[in-house]
Amino acid sequence: MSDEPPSTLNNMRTQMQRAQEYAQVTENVFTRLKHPERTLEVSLPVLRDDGTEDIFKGYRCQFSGARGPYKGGVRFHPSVSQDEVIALAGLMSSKTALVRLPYGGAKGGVVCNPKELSRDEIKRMTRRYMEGIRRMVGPKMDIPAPDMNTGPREMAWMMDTYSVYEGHTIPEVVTGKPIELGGTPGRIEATGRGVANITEQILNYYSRSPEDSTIAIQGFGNVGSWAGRLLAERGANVVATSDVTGGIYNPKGIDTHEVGELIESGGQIGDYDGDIERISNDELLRLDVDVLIPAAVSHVITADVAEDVRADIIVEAANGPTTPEADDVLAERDIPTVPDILANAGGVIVSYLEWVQNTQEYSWTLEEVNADLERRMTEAFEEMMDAYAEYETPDLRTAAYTLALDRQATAHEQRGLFP
Ligand SMILES: NC(=O)C1=CN([C@@H]2O[C@H](COP(=O)(O)OP(=O)(O)OC[C@H]3O[C@@H](n4cnc5c(N)ncnc54)[C@H](OP(=O)(O)O)[C@@H]3O)[C@@H](O)[C@H]2O)C=CC1
Ligand SMILES: O=C(O)CCC(=O)C(=O)O
Repeated sequence: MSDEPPSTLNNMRTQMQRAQEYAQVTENVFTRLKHPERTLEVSLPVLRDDGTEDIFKGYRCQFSGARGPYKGGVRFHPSVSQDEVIALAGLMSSKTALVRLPYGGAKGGVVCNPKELSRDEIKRMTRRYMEGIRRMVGPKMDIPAPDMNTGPREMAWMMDTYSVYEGHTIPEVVTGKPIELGGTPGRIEATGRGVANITEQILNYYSRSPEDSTIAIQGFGNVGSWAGRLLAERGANVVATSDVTGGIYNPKGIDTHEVGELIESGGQIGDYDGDIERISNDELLRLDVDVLIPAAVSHVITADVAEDVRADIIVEAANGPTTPEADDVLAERDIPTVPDILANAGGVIVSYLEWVQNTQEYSWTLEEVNADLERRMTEAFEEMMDAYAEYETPDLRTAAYTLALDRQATAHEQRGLFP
């Protein structure tokens, strides 16, 4: 079996389409919900350290604002495209609806390879990007946040650029900032913490526990590394992980804290010299483990890969890692897949908590933030499982999208956006 050429946008629309009949959303409403409201493309002239100038292409898509201000991360990656940014903005709209945040959905990105840019070049590019999109964003309008290859450093530069134009400091225009600039404790590890919460809940649902489980994680960046460390703290045995240079495997377990420190100090998985066997990313996806956690790029689990998956459960930490064709195979093979719009929602939940703290000019403790995150993830998981049982959807993704579509359609109707 082979898939269509990968289009994150087609995949996202197919996923929505599959939920339409359960959500009982009319054709007119559905047509509106699957199209973005607007997408901006910007050209970013960036001075290189050698005195030459390069033009980078950036995007910001605001997919849906019916449920509140647009919200979503910004990624710096060579694979960024308009199609991908629109799809990821659509995913954000469903994600915020599913976990009941008062937001719509957006996403941004710049086509670049940050590994080939110096810190100063990344800084100039980030500031140019915020200049390019600043008429579109704002603390009550659209609030960017981190995604692949962006973090507190880039958010600080974006916040500063926006504030310079406005004439005063506006922390709440972005989330995921450094703590000193109004960031919240807990945002860095929030997405991974949410993944750990959901992994534990789905294991419990099947009468299993982290202590009895082996885990393979594709990608050991922000999300993968924190998911790995926090799952290890919950007793799980993380046996494999990877980055773009390939993977490492030890059936007895790998030291997630040691590998995390290596990555945070600028190293790569390829540099790790612990007691491990080297494997490819493809082999990692096919390992015989209890839980497989894709935490890197989109559409890595194709129908072909799905045929070979030996994990009992998949938890999607990445956005869009599984194609619709692969979903069919996994459903047929009875391998439950917790969808991205729930599994990785911890990041946007804590972004929301950061934004709330900024707008109230009041800060919370790490314990308060983590407790709120765990509560929201747990409630959303339970709602998804209830919908799965009630609607008898073919898989968990369709149950999650059914709830998300219902809530978005209700917001459109209550606002009178449809005649
Ligand atoms: N950051 C957040 O808060 C959120 C992120 N997500 C999603 O989680 C995923 C990871 O994001 P994040 O952790 O922030 O990103 P990072 O850039 O911090 O990490 C990405 C990881 O994936 C690896 N990777 C990149 N390309 C490949 C590839 N082709 N094959 C295998 N591994 C690869 C990277 O390796 P290398 O470093 O070698 O390039 C790195 O280990 C994305 O899908 C993102 O959209 C979802 C919700 C929130
Ligand atoms: O923290 C946020 O606002 C958004 C994070 C994000 O981009 C995502 O959940 O995919």
